[in-house]
Amino acid sequence: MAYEKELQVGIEASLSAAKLCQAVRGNIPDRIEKQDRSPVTIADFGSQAIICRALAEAFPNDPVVGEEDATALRSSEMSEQLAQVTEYVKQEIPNVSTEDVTQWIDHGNGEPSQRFWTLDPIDGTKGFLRGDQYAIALALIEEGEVKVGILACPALSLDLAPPLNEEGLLFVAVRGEGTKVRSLKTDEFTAIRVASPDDEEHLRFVESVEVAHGDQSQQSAIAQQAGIKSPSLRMDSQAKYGAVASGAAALYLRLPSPKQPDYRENIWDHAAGVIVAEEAGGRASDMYGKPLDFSVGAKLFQNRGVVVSNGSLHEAVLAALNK
Ligand SMILES: Nc1ncnc2c1ncn2[C@@H]1O[C@H](COP(=O)(O)O)[C@@H](O)[C@H]1OP(=O)(O)O
Ligand SMILES: [Mg+2]
Ligand SMILES: [Mg+2]
Ligand SMILES: [Mg+2]
Repeated sequence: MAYEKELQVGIEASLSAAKLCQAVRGNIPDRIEKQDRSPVTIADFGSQAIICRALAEAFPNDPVVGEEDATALRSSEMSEQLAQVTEYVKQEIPNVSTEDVTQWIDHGNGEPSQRFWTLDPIDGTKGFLRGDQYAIALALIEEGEVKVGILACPALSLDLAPPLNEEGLLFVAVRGEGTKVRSLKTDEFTAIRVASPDDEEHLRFVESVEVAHGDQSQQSAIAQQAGIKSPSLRMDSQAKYGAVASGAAALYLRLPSPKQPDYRENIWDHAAGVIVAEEAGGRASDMYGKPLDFSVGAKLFQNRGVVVSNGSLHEAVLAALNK
């Protein structure tokens, strides 16, 4: 199997980060506001610290392009939060100092290069704070192509055969080798496939819970034109990619919000999810049918909107979008 060491290190670190996130969520943490006014929590920081530490140790030459950074956390106004992050990280890694934690977090300030990792330590922070879905999303990118995706969804369970019906799922994909899933609690993997074209029961679509993250009225209209009759399943985070990859839904739509026409998607919000869906037999593109281009920096500057399907539905969706 390819990328064995990457998988072993990435999976172990993601499981440890998932444990930290669930421990923090035991008593819903404060919402900290970032400069762009989006929320972050002590769990986002702790998760990034744990995963960056593991990657720095195992792959010292690989840059990590992560969402968070420790600048604000180092300031005196946030010393209490930094102490809390450090306490939670200590439950996973003994004997760490606040300085270790901030240094590990800042290891995620790398730049995209020929080979690099991209990390969203909590994807769907708003879902995390609401008690809904969130994910820990890690991907390895080489020559602009996603090669490995590791997607932990600690609160997800799907109305499908075991292990998908258990709460807490880990999706793993390697380019050319398929997608598999396991429960966070057991270490046995099962291969998964997208919904087949004749699966009427799962002919439905997923979209964000957050109205501001897309264009829900257009998303509904397009899904209907593509032959989907049931209402959407609303879900936070890249868990939506897991829903398509395992056949719980046939389509994920994320169309540009009319209120934020210039929004560009971050690579860490999609890389792991895209390979999980593609390797399960699905297809991912932007709203014009262009493949998502992970070779142009930390954002998907060459793409607008995201369409992820079981493959068979894709052309009908693109046709509806480009009418
Ligand atoms: N204004 C926005 N438009 C689109 N996506 C956003 C916006 N703000 C944050 N996000 C990102 O959307 C993703 C989750 O949203 P959704 O549940 O809608 O799919 C997250 O990656 C979130 O980042 P974050 O990792 O900070 O939570
Ligand atoms: Mg965020
Ligand atoms: Mg995100
Ligand atoms: Mg995030």
